[in-house]
Amino acid sequence: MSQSYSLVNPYNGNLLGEYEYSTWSQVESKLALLKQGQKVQRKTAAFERANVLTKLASLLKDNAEKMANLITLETGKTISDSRVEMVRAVNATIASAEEARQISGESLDSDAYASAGGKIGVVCWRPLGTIFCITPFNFPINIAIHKIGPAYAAGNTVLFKPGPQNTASSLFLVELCYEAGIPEEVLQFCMPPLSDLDRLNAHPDINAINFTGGTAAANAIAAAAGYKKLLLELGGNDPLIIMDDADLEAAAKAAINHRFATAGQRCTAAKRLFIEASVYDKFRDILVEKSASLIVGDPMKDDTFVGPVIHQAAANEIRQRVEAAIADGATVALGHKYEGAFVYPTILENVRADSEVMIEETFGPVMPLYKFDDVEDIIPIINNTAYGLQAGIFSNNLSVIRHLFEELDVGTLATNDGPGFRTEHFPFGGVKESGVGREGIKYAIREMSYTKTLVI
Ligand SMILES: NC(=O)c1ccc[n+]([C@@H]2O[C@H](COP(=O)([O-])OP(=O)(O)OC[C@H]3O[C@@H](n4cnc5c(N)ncnc54)[C@H](O)[C@@H]3O)[C@@H](O)[C@H]2O)c1
Ligand SMILES: O=CCS(=O)(=O)O
Repeated sequence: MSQSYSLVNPYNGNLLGEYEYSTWSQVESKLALLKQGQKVQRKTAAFERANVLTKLASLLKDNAEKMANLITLETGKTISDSRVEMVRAVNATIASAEEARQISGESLDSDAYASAGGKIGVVCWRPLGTIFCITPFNFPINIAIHKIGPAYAAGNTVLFKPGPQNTASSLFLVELCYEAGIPEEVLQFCMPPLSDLDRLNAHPDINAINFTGGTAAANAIAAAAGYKKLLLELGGNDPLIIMDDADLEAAAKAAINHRFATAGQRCTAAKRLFIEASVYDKFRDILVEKSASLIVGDPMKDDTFVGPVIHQAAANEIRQRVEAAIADGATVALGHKYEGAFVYPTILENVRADSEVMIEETFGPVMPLYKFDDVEDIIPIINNTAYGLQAGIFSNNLSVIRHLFEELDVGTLATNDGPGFRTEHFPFGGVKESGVGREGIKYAIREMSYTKTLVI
């Protein structure tokens, strides 16, 4: 007997649809089909996979507006943010098509060490098998492509499980993948209930788990997965640093785009701002003035900058985080206003370095400002968090940039840009509890492959 779930639009609470969870027998049948699909993939040439992915990119481009509307209905993300996501998803698919043609190893002469001379090692890359690809709610299509694209390019088969909130957009994506030429025995959608996920993560017919989401789910996956290869893209608590030589107008614009877009629901959002004391007041005034003019409202309207967060519970959690910071002595420069699932852009000052809003990930449009005199003083504060994803700095002082690049616990430091800088082919991922491994198409292909060496 299958269980059902219903989806509502976070903006207006309208029912979007009712769906059935996958039964366990359905999941096992999908896995058996995908195991057969590994033989299909072995007989598919790289150029054929590249051509299929090129076709998928074209289909995603042709259906971008329809898909962007689905994303906005499901997540409350503004239509302009959803359109940007679709441009990124097309680029990630094109990159997957191009990388599918470039998966090559190397040949090694064995005489580097006297005892093994006279042989040549031909190092090849081979697919791991069936990849369980699990995606979060906030970028349902681009993050799905960052998993399905490289997994398929590498010759794997894929069991795809989005967040329940993204059922409609994800089913449409799978439909487009089939239309592009990915066979059903190579890609399968599933939506098991939470109670079946431990059993699924442990399933012997899953060879690797490629997960993007929060720490709690990642811990459950790691506990169940055993020796499976894990690729984990998790949370972030990314800093944006404004030095005394910063272009303050550009820095304020980046801070707004990297914190308030997507209602702050990005792993790489600028979740903490560190501003050098001599420019603090001027930067704060520019930031508050620009932020106060942002339009908060219907995410389907082109001029809306901030829509609702994913649900009321998320809004409540964000409000509690702000109230805790205020209880610790923080003051409100803007916002601290809530309406249902809406959290208005909120800027906090006089935030203590050890308050939760500085140490934990706040997945909403909340921007704590921290004034500093010496850049050395903020390094331990920035690193005092379980996360280490990306960072941004506005400065042209190369020695400061190089010093922070070496000292900050992050996977990427973006200069004169926000921590949310990302382009689809760069390596993407963090350290500590921000995850394990790297996405970014070429890097993800390697994560979902293994080397096989022929010695002749
Ligand atoms: N690093 C990145 O690229 C990145 C990108 C987006 C979001 N995130 C992080 O994700 C979190 C927000 O997204 P979310 O609320 O969708 O995350 P979530 O962890 O609640 O859910 C993510 C996905 O995992 C599934 N899931 C939950 N428990 C599971 C289990 N035991 N086994 C298998 N799958 C399970 C969910 O159904 C969903 O599909 C934030 O922490 C954010 O920072 C990270
Ligand atoms: O939530 C993070 C995904 S991305 O926008 O950095 O790709």
